[in-house]
Amino acid sequence: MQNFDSVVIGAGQAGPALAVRLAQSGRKTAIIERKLMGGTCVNVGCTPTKTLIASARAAHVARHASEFGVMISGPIEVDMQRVKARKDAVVKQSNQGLTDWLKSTPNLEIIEGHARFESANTIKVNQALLQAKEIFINVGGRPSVPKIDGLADVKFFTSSSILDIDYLPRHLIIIGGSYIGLEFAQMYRRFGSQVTVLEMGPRLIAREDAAVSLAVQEVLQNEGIAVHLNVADLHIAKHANGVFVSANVDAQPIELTGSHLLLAVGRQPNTDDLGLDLAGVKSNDRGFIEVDDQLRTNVQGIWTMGDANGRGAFTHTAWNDFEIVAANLLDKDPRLVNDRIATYALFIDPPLARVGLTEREVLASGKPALVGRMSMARVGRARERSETQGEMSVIVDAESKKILGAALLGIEADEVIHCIVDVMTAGAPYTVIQRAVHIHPTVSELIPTLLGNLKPLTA
Ligand SMILES: Cc1cc2nc3c(=O)[nH]c(=O)nc-3n(C[C@H](O)[C@H](O)[C@H](O)COP(=O)(O)OP(=O)(O)OC[C@H]3O[C@@H](n4cnc5c(N)ncnc54)[C@H](O)[C@@H]3O)c2cc1C
Ligand SMILES: NC(=O)c1ccc[n+]([C@@H]2O[C@H](COP(=O)([O-])OP(=O)(O)OC[C@H]3O[C@@H](n4cnc5c(N)ncnc54)[C@H](O)[C@@H]3O)[C@@H](O)[C@H]2O)c1
Repeated sequence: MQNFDSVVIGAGQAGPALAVRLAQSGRKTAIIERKLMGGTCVNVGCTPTKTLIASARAAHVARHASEFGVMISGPIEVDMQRVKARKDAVVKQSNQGLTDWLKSTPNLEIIEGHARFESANTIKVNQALLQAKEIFINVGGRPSVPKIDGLADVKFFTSSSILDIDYLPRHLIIIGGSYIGLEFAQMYRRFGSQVTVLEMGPRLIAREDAAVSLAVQEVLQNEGIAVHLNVADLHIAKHANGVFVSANVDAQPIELTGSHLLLAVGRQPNTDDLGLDLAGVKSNDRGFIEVDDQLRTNVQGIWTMGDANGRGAFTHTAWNDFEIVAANLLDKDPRLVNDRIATYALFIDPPLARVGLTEREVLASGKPALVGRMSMARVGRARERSETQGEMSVIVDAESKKILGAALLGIEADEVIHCIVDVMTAGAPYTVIQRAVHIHPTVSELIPTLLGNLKPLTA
């Protein structure tokens, strides 16, 4: 039996930073990782996808260069081996940087292997038993693979395995029209694949307002991506050219043949093989571990951070979880997960950036609210760049003047949103942004103008 003060299970986005803080506080600490340092984000999530998206954008810009007076003679070709090599190099740099940081931290032991609870304070890894007063779960999640008729008979990719390929699928069929499906759809279309998205819901990215879903769908269709909604009765089978898919779309039968299939239908937490029952840790029916506002589980001395607690599904929420646990435990600085304002981006081009409530949620709340809308065609920066697709909208509480939410679909939206996030976090009224001087010519300079033209929000 090895004794530690603190053990972190999983080296995802929250675990490593917390392990370092715990070790620095004088606690004898161990971090256990069964696969790759940095977890999903670094190895099979944000970093590789955003690196590939950058290559795909380079191809897109090159194809449209003549619109800017830049003439490229000959066809634009994408060398998928070089695309993958570039992605691998960026991933390796992040993974290595993290590994070096952890290895160089005094008082911190890195243990490679699968961790499983034996009791509330005992963990088994590679036949060794570890005991600790404090245990922090940061096990993240993995792609869901639901039962779909015929799926077991064909080869298919998940968001992880598709990152290993160094060739171009002729026709990529993607099941699932949400964050993962849409980022890969545009990326592969720009690399040169034919792409078809099959979504069972009545619209893409169904958490968003209908107008936002529609605008995103138009962006993708404008690039030649085929989108089928209301897909039911999916059946998949092997085909000489790859994969055969049949389904009903709005009760009409469709049949497709693709060269490759990508499953992008959600993620599930890595909690089924953790021995939670032996520790007495409660999880819900989807496997997410239940936590309180400080991310403590029902068992004293056990916390859960990141995707596995179901309170966020992004790298920035996992990182914020680390900050919350560290602040409460190490800094005597009370911080609560409920104080977090939901914000995220969909990294298609142009990106969709979101913060706070949707219009649907505000209308359902019954609060009197105001909304400002602006087409990206009005934004000088967008016109100068010939990228005018999209619309920005911000919703404000009519009484308190506080911003309730925003949906920005347009170039630079993933950066611009932060001026709204910061004012919301400060609890300040929208008039603070309205009076700020923003730099010309940027997208952000139009946010005060957008807020200067608010109208009542109606259904
Ligand atoms: C394709 C894709 C793109 C994404 N893009 C973005 C993006 O652009 N922006 C964004 O904010 N988020 C993005 N995400 C989501 C983001 O990657 C996750 O929200 C984030 O990685 C969650 O971090 P985490 O700390 O909860 O766990 P993870 O990063 O999932 O890490 C958990 C770690 O725990 C290890 N582990 C699990 N079980 C055990 C065990 N029993 N013993 C030992 N180790 C174990 C795993 O091997 C893993 O290394 C993306 C996800 C995917 C799949
Ligand atoms: N930009 C980002 O921050 C980013 C990027 C990628 C992933 N992520 C994270 O990864 C998580 C998972 O993303 P995701 O897109 O896989 O999942 P998701 O849960 O957001 O969406 C899954 C989609 O698949 C559809 N679907 C499910 N079963 C289907 C079926 N049988 N046929 C057709 N459609 C089906 C659902 O209706 C839904 O639209 C996200 O919640 C997000 O947190 C974030």
